[in-house]
Amino acid sequence: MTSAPSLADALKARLIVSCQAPPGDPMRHTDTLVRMTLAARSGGAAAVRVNDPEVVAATVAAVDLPVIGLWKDGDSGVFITPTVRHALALVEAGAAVVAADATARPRPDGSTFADLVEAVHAAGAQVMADVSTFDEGVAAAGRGADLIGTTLSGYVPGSPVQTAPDLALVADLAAALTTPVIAEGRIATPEQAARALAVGAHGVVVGTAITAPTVLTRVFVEGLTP
Ligand SMILES: CC(=O)N[C@H](C=O)[C@@H](O)[C@H](O)[C@H](O)COP(=O)(O)O
Repeated sequence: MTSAPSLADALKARLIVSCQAPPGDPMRHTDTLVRMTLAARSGGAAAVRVNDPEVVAATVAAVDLPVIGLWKDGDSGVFITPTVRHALALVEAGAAVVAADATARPRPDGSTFADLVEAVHAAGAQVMADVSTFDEGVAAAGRGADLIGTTLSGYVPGSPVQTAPDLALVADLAAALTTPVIAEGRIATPEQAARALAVGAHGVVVGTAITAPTVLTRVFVEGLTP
């Protein structure tokens, strides 16, 4: 008898599409975001990454793919699933994986990342640690994270600000860890996604380049400005 593939197996060498829209964006509309996840599935994505428990629940109901849920609350400091309460709300909404900030910064409820991992595991889901540096990735793996994402490199002081994806961080973490490393952040072309796998990524998350028409339109408009 063959057992069902693990979540990590299902993500191996595959694309995860991040379907999110910032506050104020016309695409920030639950049904619209769910439609984007359905389009991602039609295009061959292995999983989707979505923000907010309401969108997680609607996506879980509509799309037969693993849902990586996060809850952005605020816009400074630790704001991606900042507390245990946020994490458990995502599990309650049906997320298979809870993505959470695993940087070294203090969390607003005084909890630790290890507390969040323990609570999410006890509730039956997995954790994707969003990190900005090598040391944070190693620490998150040591605290039991199931996936390590390079999501926050370039967005937290102490990590390199660049327009390209941080494939050096992907490579360094993949070489050091047995925990699967997911390349995420500023992957803008299929070639960059393939390169991420070539340097050791287990899977690749792409957001803006697929699901952000407002940003992509602006890039073209600015390209036409002399
Ligand atoms: C830094 C931060 O808040 N990143 C967020 C994390 O969920 C999203 O805004 C990004 O779109 C996502 O990481 C995918 O990255 P990109 O859109 O560059 O492909």
